[in-house]
Amino acid sequence: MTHTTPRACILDLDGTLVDTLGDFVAVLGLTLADLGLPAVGRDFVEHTIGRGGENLVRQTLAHVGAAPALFERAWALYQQHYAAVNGAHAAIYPGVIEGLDALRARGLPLAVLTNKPVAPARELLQRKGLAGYFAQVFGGDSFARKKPDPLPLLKTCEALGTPPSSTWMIGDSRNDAEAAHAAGCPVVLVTYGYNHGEDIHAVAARQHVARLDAISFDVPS
Ligand SMILES: O=C(O)COP(=O)(O)O
Ligand SMILES: [Mg+2]
Repeated sequence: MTHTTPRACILDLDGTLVDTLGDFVAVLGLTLADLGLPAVGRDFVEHTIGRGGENLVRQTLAHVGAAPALFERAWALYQQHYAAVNGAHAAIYPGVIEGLDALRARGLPLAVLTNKPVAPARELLQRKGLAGYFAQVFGGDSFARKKPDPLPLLKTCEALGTPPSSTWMIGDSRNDAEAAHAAGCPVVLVTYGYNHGEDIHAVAARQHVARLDAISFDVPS
């Protein structure tokens, strides 16, 4: 039996490291109020995040019956509010610090790869005291395409200097899993994040874990 062990790890941010749902709800609330539009519920936001802020704003406008032509204005307001709110209603998930410490203790280079734009992603990691764990941080605007396209994973592997087959992707959604499968990265999924309102156990992965510090290493492949 062969065993796989990671040589590096790529971690998703929203829903994996930090529970940012409260930030998204607050920022959308402020943006919609500025536009004189009705607020959206927490469940809608939870089911819609994970495919980048632009997608969230477009889906939100559609959900409240606003004209798609409002997008440019809404997106500008959203980014402005996001920069101010970033992290205020967000918390690191239980087990994340312990999990990152365990990955670091194994000497693994770590990267964050999120669909959030890279500037607020870096800022959030700073504000939550997580920035020091990561050799690389990439966002939804770092490359030509976002997850679930494999391109950002392949580029992140390149930056880490490890082949995809030994670079584990740790995420919370089928978005992360699809990108990783297509890139050839082993996938670990956390079960506490946001998966577009669907059961994460239905998404194929090497491991499903309830905490980041529950990942097993040197497992049979
Ligand atoms: O949709 C977003 O903005 C972020 O999502 P991700 O960090 O889970 O990739
Ligand atoms: Mg996520």
